[in-house]
Amino acid sequence: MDIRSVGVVGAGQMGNGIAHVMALAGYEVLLNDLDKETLDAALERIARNMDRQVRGGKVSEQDKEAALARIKTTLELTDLGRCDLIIEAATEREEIKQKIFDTLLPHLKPETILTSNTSSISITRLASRTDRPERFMGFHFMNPVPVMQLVELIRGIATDEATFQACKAVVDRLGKTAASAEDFPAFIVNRILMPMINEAVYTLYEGVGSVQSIDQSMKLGANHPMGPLELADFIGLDTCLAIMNVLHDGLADTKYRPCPLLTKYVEAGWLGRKTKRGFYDYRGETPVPTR
Ligand SMILES: CC(=O)CC(=O)SCCNC(=O)CCNC(=O)[C@H](O)C(C)(C)COP(=O)(O)OP(=O)(O)OC[C@H]1O[C@@H](n2cnc3c(N)ncnc32)[C@H](O)[C@@H]1OP(=O)(O)O
Ligand SMILES: NC(=O)C1=CN([C@@H]2O[C@H](COP(=O)(O)OP(=O)(O)OC[C@H]3O[C@@H](n4cnc5c(N)ncnc54)[C@H](OP(=O)(O)O)[C@@H]3O)[C@@H](O)[C@H]2O)C=CC1
Repeated sequence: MDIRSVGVVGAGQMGNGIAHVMALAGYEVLLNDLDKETLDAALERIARNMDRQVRGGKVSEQDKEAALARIKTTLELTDLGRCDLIIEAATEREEIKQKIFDTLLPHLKPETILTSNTSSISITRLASRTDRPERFMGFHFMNPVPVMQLVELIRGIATDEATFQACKAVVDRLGKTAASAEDFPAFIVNRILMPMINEAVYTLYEGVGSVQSIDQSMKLGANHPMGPLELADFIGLDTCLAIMNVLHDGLADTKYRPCPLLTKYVEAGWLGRKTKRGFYDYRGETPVPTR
C-alpha cells in the first residue's frame, strides 16, 4: 500500500518526535491530542528540535519549513480517519489505547494500517479487539525520536506480511533501522533496559548509592550516555512503572517486581523531566538530585 499520510495520536514527547521525523521524510502528518495547549506545545517543540538540526547542518532551512507545513493538528480523533497509517502514541495505559482504537475504528479506511508505539503492551491483544488484526502492528520508536536510529517492529499473531513490509518501507524512508521483535511483554529493548533501570532504583532504595553516584558509575564505568536514573527521568517514571508492571504481570516472575521507590515517585506525581521533578529536580538552572 502507498502510504502518504500519517495520523499520530498523542502529542507528548514521543508523538511530537514521530510527527517531526514523518514530516521531514515527506509524509503529511495529522497530530491529535486531548487539549490545544498540548498540541501547541508539540508544534513549538518540533520547530525547536528542527532548529537544532538546522544548526547542526543535518537539515536545511527550506526542508524544515516544508516539513513544518506538512504537520496539521486536530482535537478531533475521528479526523485521523482519512490517514493511510495511524501511529498511536498516547499514555502507556491499555484502557486509554483501547478507547482510542474503539473511537477511531468506524472512521478508518478499510486499507489503513493501525499501529501502536506502545513500549510493552501485547500487540496481539490490542489487535484482537479491532476489525483489522492482520493490518495491526507495533511501531516502536526510541526517545528522542529524531536522534535514535532504531525502530522496533512487532508483529501480532495475526499481522500479515504486506503490513509488515509496508511499515518496514516507512522505517527505511525515515532513514532509520528496523528491528523485528516477537510479541512478548516489552519486546526487546525494554525487556532488557527496564529491569536495569528498575535495578538502579533498587540500588538507590537500598542505599547502595546516591542518585549522583549511581548515574556517574554507569556513565563512567559502563560508558552509558546517560545514567539509569537520568534516563528514567527522561523516559518518564510513569512509563517506566507501567512497563515494569507489564513485565511483572505478563511474565509472572518476581524478578520484574517494580521497586516500591519507583511507585512512590509516580504516586507523588514526580514523573521526571515532563513534570520537572523525578530523581532530579529540574526547576532550577541545573538538575539537582532529589536523593
Ligand atoms: C522507553 C521506551 O519504550 C524505549 C526508549 O526510548 S528507551 C530510551 C532510549 N534512549 C536512550 O537510551 C537515550 C540515551 N541518551 C543519549 O543517547 C544521549 O544522551 C542523547 C542522544 C539523548 C543526547 O546526547 P548528548 O550528546 O548528551 O546531547 P546533545 O549534544 O544535546 O545531543 C546530541 C545531538 O542530538 C541532537 N538532539 C538531541 N535531542 C534532539 C531532539 N529531540 N531533536 C533533534 N535533535 C536532537 C542535538 O542537537 C545534538 O546534535 P549535534 O550532534 O548536531 O550537535
Ligand atoms: N517516553 C519514552 O521514552 C517512550 C515512550 N514510548 C511509548 O509512547 C507512548 C507515549 O509516551 P510518551 O510520549 O512518553 O508519553 P507522554 O506522557 O509524554 O505523552 C502522552 C500524550 O498522550 C496524550 N493522551 C492521553 N490520552 C489521550 C487520548 N485519549 N487521545 C489523545 N491523546 C491522549 C496525553 O495527554 P495528557 O497529558 O492530557 O494526558 C499526552 O499528551 C506510550 O505508549 C509509551 O510507552 C515509546 C518509546 C519511548
